[in-house]
Amino acid sequence: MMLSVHDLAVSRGGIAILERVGFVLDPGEALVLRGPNGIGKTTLLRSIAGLQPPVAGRAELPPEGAAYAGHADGLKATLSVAENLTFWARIYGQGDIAPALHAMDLEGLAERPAQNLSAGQKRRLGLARLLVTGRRLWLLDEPTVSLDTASVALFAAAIRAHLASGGAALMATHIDLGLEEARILDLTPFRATLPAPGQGGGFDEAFA
Ligand SMILES: Nc1ncnc2c1ncn2[C@@H]1O[C@H](COP(=O)(O)OP(=O)(O)OP(=O)(O)O)[C@@H](O)[C@H]1O
Repeated sequence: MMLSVHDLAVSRGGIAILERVGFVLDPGEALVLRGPNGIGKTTLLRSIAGLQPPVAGRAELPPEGAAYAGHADGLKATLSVAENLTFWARIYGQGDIAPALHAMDLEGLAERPAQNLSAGQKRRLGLARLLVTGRRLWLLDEPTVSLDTASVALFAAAIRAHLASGGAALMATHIDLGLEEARILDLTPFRATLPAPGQGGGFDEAFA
């Protein structure tokens, strides 16, 4: 088992968003979080990544933790593409950045400062970072934003290789990555139920 989520409830700005979320992710599996804008995909991923505490429940991750790729790419603007990857590879104790450069087609951009990359190129570098973490569990929030069709295909291939090597991926994405083996989890049934006005728990009733 790679990730086990039990009865998780998450909030944003003090308001409950999702509750009773539960699922298990095994090595080699991908799970796609679905649901309309604002349902709480980002919030759920951040909670599982340990970036914000859940309101209730728990998530069990591998002992080494997960690699999280959120909306911010976390790039060092003045460092080159290769230097950025080397920086992250050192942090995670990995050696060779060449496979990551190759996987996201960044070899020709290796010496370019990150600040001089296009939005899609930055995103490719952010995703290449996943490959130098050596982490088995990837948590991905809209990983394909800014990517063109060819880059989406590269990324899908990188995920597939990751799964084939025993990794797992949990991701929020609105686009079809062509990963037919991915499971889908629709978050709509987990939307937190807020008490309706005057139905108990509200200000009026409390002070009536
Ligand atoms: N800083 C904030 N304070 C309070 N509420 C917030 C804040 N940021 C976001 N929210 C609310 O939290 C809810 C969950 O947001 P979240 O970003 O997790 O949704 P999402 O499913 O990832 O959305 P999208 O598909 O648009 O990326 C939304 O209804 C949003 O309006």
